[in-house]
Amino acid sequence: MDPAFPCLHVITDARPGRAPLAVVTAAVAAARQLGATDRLAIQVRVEDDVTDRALFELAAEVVARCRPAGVTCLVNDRLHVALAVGAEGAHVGAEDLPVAAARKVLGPAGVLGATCRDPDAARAAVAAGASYLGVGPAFATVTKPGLPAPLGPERIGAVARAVPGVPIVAIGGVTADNAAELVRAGAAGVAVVGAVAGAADPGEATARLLKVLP
Ligand SMILES: Cc1ncc(COP(=O)(O)OP(=O)(O)O)c(N)n1
Ligand SMILES: Cc1nc(C(=O)O)sc1CCOP(=O)(O)O
Ligand SMILES: [Mg+2]
Repeated sequence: MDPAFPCLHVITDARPGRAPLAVVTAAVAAARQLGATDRLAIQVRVEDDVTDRALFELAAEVVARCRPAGVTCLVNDRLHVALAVGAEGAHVGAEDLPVAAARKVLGPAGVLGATCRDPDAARAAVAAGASYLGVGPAFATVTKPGLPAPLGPERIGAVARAVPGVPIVAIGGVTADNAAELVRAGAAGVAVVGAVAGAADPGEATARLLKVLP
């Protein structure tokens, strides 16, 4: 597995009333303080009704904070915006471009994540060109409605075993208290929204997660 693959993916919460750029700034600063900027990725995620223009402006500001620090920036769903802002890559799921099409848009060097929930889907996503897999929901979450029942660590481990060497990023209800269990089960890292974006101190929350991850 690529040792440089970020083990902590902090996903922005850009819903009304949130402050995604303040959270990103704090997360990057916390990683820098720990000498761990290569272990952090910021995924720019907005609600579906947010315009491309608004996502572009937010993502450009995120890249401006990540690039100088050596933090990976990924854009959720919208490949054209990822390319337009010069992000390292993108993440796609069942409602987005199919993985093979996303890989075609992104090009061979881009980091492309795909959401999977079982071993067969994992093998198919990797064969189609995914660089890493987002696997969840690991545990119950209130951040995103309409998800299937939680997989739990064991079933996330089964997905990891299906695609040896491909980083598995566990997502859904992940906190600093349960992240290590997911890594023990086979995840290379975790992705979080609420644990950082919803924290009173997003920088401290980022540091706590980095300290329990490989
Ligand atoms: C790391 C990671 N894993 C899964 C997801 C979910 O992506 P997707 O299925 O496309 O759903 P939305 O995030 O678009 O609602 C993710 N974003 N990141
Ligand atoms: C965006 C997303 N996708 C999921 C999936 O399982 O596909 S779970 C999720 C939300 C994760 O938020 P939190 O860290 O606050 O639980
Ligand atoms: Mg999506």
